Amino acid sequence: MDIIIVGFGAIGKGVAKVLYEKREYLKKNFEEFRVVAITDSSGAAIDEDGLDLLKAIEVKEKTGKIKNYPEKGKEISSIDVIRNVDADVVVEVTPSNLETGEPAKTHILESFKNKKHVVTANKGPLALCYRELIEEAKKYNVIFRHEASVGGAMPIINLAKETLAGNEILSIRGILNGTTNYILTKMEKEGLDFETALKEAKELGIAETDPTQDIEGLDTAAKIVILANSIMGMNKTIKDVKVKGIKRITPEALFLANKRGYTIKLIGQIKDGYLIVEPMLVPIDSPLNVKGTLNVAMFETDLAKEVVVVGRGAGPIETASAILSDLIHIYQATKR
Ligand SMILES: NC(=O)c1ccc[n+]([C@@H]2O[C@H](COP(=O)([O-])OP(=O)(O)OC[C@H]3O[C@@H](n4cnc5c(N)ncnc54)[C@H](O)[C@@H]3O)[C@@H](O)[C@H]2O)c1
Ligand SMILES: N[C@@H](CCO)C(=O)O
Ligand code: NA
Repeated sequence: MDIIIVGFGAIGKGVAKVLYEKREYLKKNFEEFRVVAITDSSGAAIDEDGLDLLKAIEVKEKTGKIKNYPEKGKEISSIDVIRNVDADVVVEVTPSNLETGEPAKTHILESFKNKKHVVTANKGPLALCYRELIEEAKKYNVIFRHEASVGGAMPIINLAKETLAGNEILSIRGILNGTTNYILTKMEKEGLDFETALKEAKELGIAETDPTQDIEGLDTAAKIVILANSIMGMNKTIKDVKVKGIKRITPEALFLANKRGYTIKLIGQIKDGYLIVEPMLVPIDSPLNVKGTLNVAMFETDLAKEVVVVGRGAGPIETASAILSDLIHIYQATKR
């Protein structure tokens, strides 16, 4: 199966690493998964027989520009690559823009028009025009998957659509941002100051390209919109979410909360049609009290009752795990 990776930052490189490490497993169980093009803001590397993924990662890490890939690198837009390079699937992992959804929205729609399936981790277009994307994928008869867009490696979207199929999901509440959970955990457990903890999160490759999206709760807001629309049958946008971030939370506030048997977490919640993101007091012994970059989601359903899922919500390899599962699903749905 031939893949184009659009966006070659933390996640794009994570996808390349995972496809390289799993190349024998994939060939044995499915077929060769080849990356025939990689793009970033500088241009692209293109090889219809499959790029050398370790070389692509090395070029990006050394020079910051994928167009410097020897012989196969060139200055060309992602749109032209999507239009002109023959491939089965586009993996869209450019920065999430929560105002316009671009450039990802155009990349995704152009992929559909060119009969390419899409796997994305990008929350922008999903939070702004979910219904339009679903309709367009149906119109061009292509598959559109986005498990990585909420909770990273934590199974949530496909779990609800597949394993909880037939259930009515009455409410969801959880921690859906790894960066803020990492910061709150470091402040609580090590008394680390906010800025140092944020710097560490950036170094781990878990923060957004614009980390204010994490800190101000907008990333979590985008994710509960995606959940509301994709697995609860709603039709919301990010403007429907009441959002507060964690800027006012200090190590002292966490210490005081602990003294009373609580911690403080940035909670996203969908209940009775209302979407809200704000720091909340959580009992120390609650299933919601997960640490570090972990995410957690508590479903209330009509048949399965309460269901709780926990997993790494961010990180290049962890997120690439969710992207790989969507790629395998596309292979099984189209190539078998
Ligand atoms: N980092 C995580 O743990 C994580 C987890 C889940 C989802 N995501 C989402 O995955 C996406 C990528 O995240 P990241 O951490 O890799 O970001 P990043 O900032 O590390 O990388 C973004 C990449 O996109 C490229 N890019 C920007 N504009 C482009 C364009 N027009 N055409 C092609 N490439 C372009 C940049 O050059 C860069 O290579 C974001 O939408 C993010 O919200 C990230
Ligand atoms: N910046 C996001 C990445 C995963 O969407 C987080 O910290 O959860
Ligand atoms: Na997920």
